Amino acid sequence: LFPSGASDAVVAGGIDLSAEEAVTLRRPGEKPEVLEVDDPKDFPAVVARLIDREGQGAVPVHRIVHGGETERAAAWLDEAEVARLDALTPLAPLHQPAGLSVVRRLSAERPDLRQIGVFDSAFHRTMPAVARRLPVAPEGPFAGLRRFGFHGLSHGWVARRMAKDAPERRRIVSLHLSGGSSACAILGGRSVDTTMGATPLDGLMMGTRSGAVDPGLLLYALGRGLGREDLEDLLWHRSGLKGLSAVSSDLRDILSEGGDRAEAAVALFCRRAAKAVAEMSVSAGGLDALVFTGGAGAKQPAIRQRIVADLAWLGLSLDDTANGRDAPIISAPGSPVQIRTIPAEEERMMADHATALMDEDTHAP
Ligand SMILES: Nc1ncnc2c1ncn2[C@@H]1O[C@H](COP(=O)(O)OP(=O)(O)O)[C@@H](O)[C@H]1O
Ligand SMILES: CC(=O)OP(=O)(O)O
Ligand SMILES: [Mg+2]
Repeated sequence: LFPSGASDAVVAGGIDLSAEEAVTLRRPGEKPEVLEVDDPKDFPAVVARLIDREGQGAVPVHRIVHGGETERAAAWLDEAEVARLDALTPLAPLHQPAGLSVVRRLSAERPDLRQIGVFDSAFHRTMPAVARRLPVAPEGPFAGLRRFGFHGLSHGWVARRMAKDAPERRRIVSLHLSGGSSACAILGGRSVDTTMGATPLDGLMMGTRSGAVDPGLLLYALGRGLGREDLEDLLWHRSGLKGLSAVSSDLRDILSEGGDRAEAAVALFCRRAAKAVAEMSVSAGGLDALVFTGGAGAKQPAIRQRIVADLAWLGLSLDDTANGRDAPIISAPGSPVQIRTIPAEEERMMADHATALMDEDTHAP
């Protein structure tokens, strides 16, 4: 939330909209305030009242996962922009409708409210053509499609922090491990490759998403009569850690449950993450630093330990004590590749991009 139009706009707080039974307001350094919503129908009204309460000209800023072809990091969400973003729904069915539905319902509740969307794909606009391209003929059913990449607010924060704290480390792999997971190759502060592609289903194994699968499997499933909706449900909601472990999509639950299936799920999750670090190092032209971010990346020493163990051949090694307490620098002193944890600050990046857009607006002729 921001007082609009001022260059000294500050984040007053963030509203967590992940569950419609409650609205949670977070302010930096304060205990979250939770407002119960009795009926999901009332949800936009509760959010709108909260925005009104925060003062004149507060602007809601939304993370919109797929920004499509725009070069912008943020945009005002007028009707035309919402329609443009809505057309990207087939490429991000888990995220795009959820994000846009809140925008629309808030608009219906407060028609004069101006809202901003910040794009999770935008950080990857610097990817070179070779990283954008799909290995399919550009004519035919995939015409106009390319790789985009997501989690850009998180990887962008890593790039920014590293530029400040370790500017000599130019070739970085950022590993965002959370509900969704991706790795990003950062060179000189810019994204040059990432594991998510045209959709946030590509790349690493995730909480409920498969990540990249053998494309022959999809043909196999179609051949056995599986419908599009069932296939979509299977790959987005019932695969990954959840599908493999049959326990949960959450690494904490899986690690505490234990057992063969849980172990198999964690082993594959970590192996695929380690392989992605090697893959992204190719695109960065080497590796000066590996950064762990996202809920699991920043807070799960055991997961980091397994991933780094797979990269020992590259010389990577951890300081176990530093790793055990999620320290900012967790590599052993002799490790040629510095290894770090950086907690994700997606809301802060959203605030910065939104502020830049509001400033532009203020200074427009
Ligand atoms: N404080 C924590 N300690 C250990 N693991 C955590 C913590 N917070 C989140 N995780 C792990 O991170 C994953 C969820 O990622 P997170 O970034 O919190 O969520 P989201 O994907 O919704 O942004 C889960 O596997 C969970 O086990
Ligand atoms: C882009 C994406 O996958 O986001 P999340 O991790 O929040 O699902
Ligand atoms: Mg997240």
